[in-house]
Amino acid sequence: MTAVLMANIKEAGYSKEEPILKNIHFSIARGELVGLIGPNGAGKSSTIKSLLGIIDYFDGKIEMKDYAYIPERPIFYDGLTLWEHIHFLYSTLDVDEQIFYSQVNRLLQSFQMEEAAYRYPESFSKGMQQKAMILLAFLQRSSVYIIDEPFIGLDPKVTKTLLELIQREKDRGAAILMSTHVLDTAEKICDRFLLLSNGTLIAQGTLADIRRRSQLPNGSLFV
Ligand SMILES: Nc1ncnc2c1ncn2[C@@H]1O[C@H](COP(=O)(O)OP(=O)(O)OP(=O)(O)O)[C@@H](O)[C@H]1O
Repeated sequence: MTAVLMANIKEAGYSKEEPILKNIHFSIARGELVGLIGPNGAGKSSTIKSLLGIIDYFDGKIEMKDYAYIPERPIFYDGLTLWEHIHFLYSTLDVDEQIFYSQVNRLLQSFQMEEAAYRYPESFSKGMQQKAMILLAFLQRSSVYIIDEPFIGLDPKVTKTLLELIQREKDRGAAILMSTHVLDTAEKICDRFLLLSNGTLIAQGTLADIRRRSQLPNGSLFV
């Protein structure tokens, strides 16, 4: 199996004096979808920030070629419409124009965003902003996707489209790390899980393995 994301986090956090994360070591292979789970405050977002190189203090090593990131809270450029975001993204990618824009049109259609694309994302509803972030990320056809809690706030149709997109990218060979609390959905699609607790990796495997092995009180993770 070829690992396309390798994470060796010795320590990381918001100050060197008080690291939040310790000893988080994992890798993700081509075509693998891995769920990052754990109770509130366990360190999922901090782990993602470490992968992205945007955490204040970091000691360790992260290896990945190119990645697309879908944040939990959408971020856009001020003063650019969604179409302008799309054109800008195209200008940064080395891809065939026709294939790129036919993909854009398909995604805008499945997300029912054709009209909205002429507007500024800051005027969108929360769900529409999430859809726009998902669309911009999946157009990138990256080798790694890092997705922070994608399911909260999406309607069932959009969730279905997102799951199809994830499956498509997985089939293409992308490695995907997805943090989530929505375990019933995640269980259906993830190949395996990483369980964080108190800033460290305490178990890996299927949800059933993790349930058996982890010492976490049932209610904190599995309801
Ligand atoms: N900007 C920050 N500055 C200082 N401490 C932080 C900061 N962000 C998070 N923390 C702390 O780091 C620890 C891990 O938080 P993190 O946000 O990574 O957890 P999480 O697993 O993503 O939680 P949740 O499920 O609630 O989103 C918590 O103790 C939190 O208080």
